[in-house]
Amino acid sequence: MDRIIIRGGKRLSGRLPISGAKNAALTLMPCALLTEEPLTLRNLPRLADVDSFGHLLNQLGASTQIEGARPEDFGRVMTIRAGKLTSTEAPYDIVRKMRASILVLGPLVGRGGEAVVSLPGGCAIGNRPIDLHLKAMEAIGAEIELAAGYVKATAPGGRLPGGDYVFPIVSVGATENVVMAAVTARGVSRIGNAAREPEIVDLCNCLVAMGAKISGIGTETLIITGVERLHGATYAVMPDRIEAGSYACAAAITGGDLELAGVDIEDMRATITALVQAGVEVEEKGDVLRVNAPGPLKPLTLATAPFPGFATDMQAQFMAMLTLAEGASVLTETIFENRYMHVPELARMGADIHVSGRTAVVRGVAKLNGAPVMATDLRASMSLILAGLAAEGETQVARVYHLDRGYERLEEKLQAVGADIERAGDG
Ligand SMILES: CC(=O)N[C@H]1[C@@H](OP(=O)(O)OP(=O)(O)OC[C@H]2O[C@@H](n3ccc(=O)[nH]c3=O)[C@H](O)[C@@H]2O)O[C@H](CO)[C@@H](O)[C@@H]1O
Ligand SMILES: C=C(OP(=O)(O)O)C(=O)O
Repeated sequence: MDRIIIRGGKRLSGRLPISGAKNAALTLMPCALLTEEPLTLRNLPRLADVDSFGHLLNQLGASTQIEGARPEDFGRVMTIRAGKLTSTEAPYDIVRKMRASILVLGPLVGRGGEAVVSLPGGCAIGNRPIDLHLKAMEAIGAEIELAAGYVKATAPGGRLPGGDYVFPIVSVGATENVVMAAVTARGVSRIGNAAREPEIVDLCNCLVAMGAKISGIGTETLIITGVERLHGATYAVMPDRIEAGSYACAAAITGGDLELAGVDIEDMRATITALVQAGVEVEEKGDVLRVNAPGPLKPLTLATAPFPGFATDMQAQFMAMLTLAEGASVLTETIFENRYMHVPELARMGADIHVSGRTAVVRGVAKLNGAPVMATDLRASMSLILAGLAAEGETQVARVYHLDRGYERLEEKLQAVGADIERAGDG
């Protein structure tokens, strides 16, 4: 299995291109199931999760065609054709590798009136149940059966009536699923306490481009008036605000100066605010974010929250950065119950972190030391990369497949701005 090897201590500087967003790609790809016409997605990141989602769509009978991809390009153009579907089942061996597979549930029911999807089970960052996906689907008229580790959702008479649902807590995936199911319902659906993440806005904008009628986009109440059918479209995946935030932390932790190119700055407000509070200079220049860290980092008090709050997907990267701040930071993880898997690994590199329940106290240390480390999820792995970039000596990060799920050509992008980083096979 591959490892990433980093010899730390290099100050990063230069321009780094930001890819299309993983979490937007994973909800835009299933939209293709809603129409017989082709859906072309531009700026699709080259990621293991995108490949896995393509594989899942193929399994359902859709074709996926990559157009004009030169090896040196970041991102790709993919046309998905779901003219005829041959299956309505997302099997366990794909769902267990990629939780976002659950996002075929809504569009399959919306398109053909039936979906069978394996239950995803827990994962490294917590329990992650899908009860809210199912409750929301029921509220707009789906019948739900659970058997043998699978959920079967059906629309009586082949088409959902539509209906109203107010989420008890904010869920990104459940909002995405119910929106995708509701766009072709017979009637109107009102979704309250909907997630407002930029990826949901991207999803709604793509669906509107396909002929859907959605109002309240970007607010906590989405009103969806079902239409008979959707048509094809060409749509560009939004920039990855989490990838950009991760590289902003790379600039900060190495005392570097990076220009992150091709970002949507408004989507990154909470991250930018936190960086500035940490003493990092941030300059906003159109779709370029310059992140410059000339001096020592200041400690922070941060709690994760649904958008527009501070993203849980940025918590591990900020924690790595704050291990080198001058003073004690307090981080509180409010979204997932077990998202501190990076703490023991950061501690092995010399970090001083104490976790009590959902809160972590990070006392800044003078330096980190390189070490062999591994993590059990994507952002935890990125926090170890960041620590490795700043550490004295060599860090080897194992289980690179986590990083390949969410960071397009990580080592190439970091090498280009001065990092001493490479990928090696385990032998
Ligand atoms: C592919 C994708 O876009 N993944 C993102 C998505 O995950 P995902 O969509 O899985 O996350 P949710 O927003 O649904 O989860 C939020 C909270 O709700 C809980 N919950 C969720 C659904 C449900 O049916 N029941 C329930 O209790 C979860 O366990 C969690 O505690 O949003 C998360 C929160 O911003 C991000 O960390 C993930 O990167
Ligand atoms: C938790 C994440 O992704 P997923 O929901 O796909 O596991 C993430 O992107 O940090």
